[in-house]
Amino acid sequence: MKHGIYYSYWEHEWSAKFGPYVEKVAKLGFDIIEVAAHHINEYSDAELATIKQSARDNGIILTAGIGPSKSKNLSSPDKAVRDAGKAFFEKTLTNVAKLDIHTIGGALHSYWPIDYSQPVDKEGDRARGVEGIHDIADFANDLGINLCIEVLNRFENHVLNTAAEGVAFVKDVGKSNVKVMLDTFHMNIEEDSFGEAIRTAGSLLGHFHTGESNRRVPGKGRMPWHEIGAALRDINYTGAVVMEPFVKTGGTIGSDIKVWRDLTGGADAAKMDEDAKNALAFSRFVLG
Ligand SMILES: O=C(CO)[C@H](O)[C@H](O)[C@H](O)CO
Ligand SMILES: [Mn+2]
Repeated sequence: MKHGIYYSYWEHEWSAKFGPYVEKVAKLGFDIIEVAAHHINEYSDAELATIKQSARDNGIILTAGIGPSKSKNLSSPDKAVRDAGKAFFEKTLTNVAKLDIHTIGGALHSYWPIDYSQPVDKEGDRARGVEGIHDIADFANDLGINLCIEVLNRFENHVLNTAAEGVAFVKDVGKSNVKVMLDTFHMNIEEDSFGEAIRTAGSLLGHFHTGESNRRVPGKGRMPWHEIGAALRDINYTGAVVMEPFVKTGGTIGSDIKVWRDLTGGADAAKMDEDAKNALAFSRFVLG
């Protein structure tokens, strides 16, 4: 198992430059840095090449996360939006591959954050989402990229809320590089059992996000970590476990994630790093 952290822990904007985090997380002892792909198309080839080299030099693996915007929604009822989504993904995946990234996760099949002021058409969005992901899967596969479809809680998306729904979706897509992605924060709201949900995903589990029920770093709350670790071992999960803590208010990240109070406990930069380092030690111990 490889352990990582989403760089958004330290940032307020998805557009924040992620290059400097490669060295930072290496120093903290992580194997992986997850970066936001939202703005990767604004990076030059030279910048991407420098980051890729830095990852190689520091022994760090990169993974990518994304919440596609509403105008790039692969499951939109509007064909022009679906087409824009496909074009966006092709460009984004091409750039993601330049960083030697083999895993991208998030609500790839839909958009995020969701706009619930509109009526919900779960069935239609799901059907179009299956088709949309099917349509970009081979493009991703040719670049060596797995598309990991994140199961989110009901307040953030309507298409996939449980591991069982994620598995059915991925089976309908029927492409070997399209996998299920689970996140303990969302599971805590939707699943009857963490262990059962992980076993339901089984060999289709392609990516795993961790965090406490209030999105603090693993080890600071009441998530059933031993049950989660036992289930990951049961399914012989050898993929990435990326902690996705969100503890700071402010910026687009703060408002998208709905962080309305300081969850850092007034931590300064050094304490933020120390918390991440301790959470890594905890994760390696309980999850493997
Ligand atoms: O769990 C999540 C949202 O609650 C997601 O993993 C990411 O934050 C989102 O896709 C943006 O990258
Ligand atoms: Mn997540």
